[in-house]
Amino acid sequence: MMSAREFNFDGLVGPSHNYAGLSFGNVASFSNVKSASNPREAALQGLAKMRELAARGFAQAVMPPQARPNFRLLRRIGFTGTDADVLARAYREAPVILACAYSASPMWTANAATVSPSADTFDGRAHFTAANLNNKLHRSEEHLQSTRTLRALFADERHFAVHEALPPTSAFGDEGAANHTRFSATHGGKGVEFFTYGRVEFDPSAPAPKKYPARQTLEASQAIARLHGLDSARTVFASQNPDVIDQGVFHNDVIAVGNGNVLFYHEQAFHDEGAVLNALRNALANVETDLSAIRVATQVVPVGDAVSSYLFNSQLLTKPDGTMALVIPQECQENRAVARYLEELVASGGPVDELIHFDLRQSMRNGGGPACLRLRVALTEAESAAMHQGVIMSDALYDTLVAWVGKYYRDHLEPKDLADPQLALECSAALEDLSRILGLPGLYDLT
Ligand SMILES: NCCC[C@H](NC(=O)CCC(=O)O)C(=O)O
Repeated sequence: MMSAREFNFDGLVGPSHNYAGLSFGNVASFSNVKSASNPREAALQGLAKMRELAARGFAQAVMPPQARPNFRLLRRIGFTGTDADVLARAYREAPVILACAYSASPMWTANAATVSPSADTFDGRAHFTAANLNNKLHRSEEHLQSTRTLRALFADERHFAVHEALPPTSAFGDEGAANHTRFSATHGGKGVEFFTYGRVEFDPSAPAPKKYPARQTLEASQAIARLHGLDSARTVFASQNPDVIDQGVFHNDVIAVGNGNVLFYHEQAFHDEGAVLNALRNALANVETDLSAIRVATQVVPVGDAVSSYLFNSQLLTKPDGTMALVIPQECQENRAVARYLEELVASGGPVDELIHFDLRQSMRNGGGPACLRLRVALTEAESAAMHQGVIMSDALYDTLVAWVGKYYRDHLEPKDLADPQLALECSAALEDLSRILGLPGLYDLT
């Protein structure tokens, strides 16, 4: 077994971060619609998390933002003329679509792709499939740049395979790693891959939410397991509980997180809790590992509190001594039930013995917590040496990126600002400079 480390690739928040209420079913996105955002603060909050986790010895990297506004989208739907003409007319006639074209949503890199480490795949390479995110217009073209970015970072085909997104239709609705968790005794050993879905396209009798959309289908999860060449004895598919999707759990990572042999979850997370635990235990037996389930009861933390605090949208990180830290948003400490629960959790003598909290308010107001902001990529030593090195977080890169943010980012953005042609110029200048900083000259197609 090769030794491996888990890298967390955090999304660097782009300069057009704003609150446009684009995600029906995501409570925070809906309740903060049209409030003013602070892109500079958002980027700095994300960078502070990256630096702190890197300083604590966790493998940390940065995933660059995407070019905004998405002129390709705007032109394809009939806005013509100069860039300034396109923006002015889109603002007048279709301000919500303009906001879609400007969304900084690629910051939530848990939705960029599904990743299977090389220990799990048929050909011994690490496999990535960009998520089509086709449930929401503003996210539906992210996969084009995500594929391009992943191919730039993981270019060596001896080690990596980057698949294009699944066909962009609702039957294959795919939200990436937000509905995927990997369990294993160590990051380098064979693991169990756990896929959760909200509905089944071709089985109308399967559970499905009534009020809010289910973004992930079973068909999509199965396609990814096939593409990555996973062993069916070590792959588990599970239905989310549709009732909690209807309470704002738009991704499974809002109500469960896994790491190592630990599943930290709310009792209402799954349609059939007992069956899920059994399936995971059986699959883990194939890699001689026992599941350690940390179950949170509704009586202790109601679903509404889990959604508003983002308790489960935490990062569960294995420390060098084998114990785990839980990386939480500060909202968890502001919620009485959650704060009390967390105190007991770390005192319980279980696997989680430390809390690390961050102020991620800017992202949280759009429904993105610590776990949404990162894509986990477990890499062997040879693989981490083969990936692009310019994105690995260090004090020097942190300082450079803080200065870069200071140079290009605004500290106030509201809906009317999206009509300002100057904002588009600022965004493209920022990204051009960023691709130089990260040593990725061809990263963007800025023509
Ligand atoms: N994993 C967290 C994803 C959050 C994301 N929010 C958004 O896109 C909100 C954008 C807005 O409303 O401006 C989503 O719902 O997919």
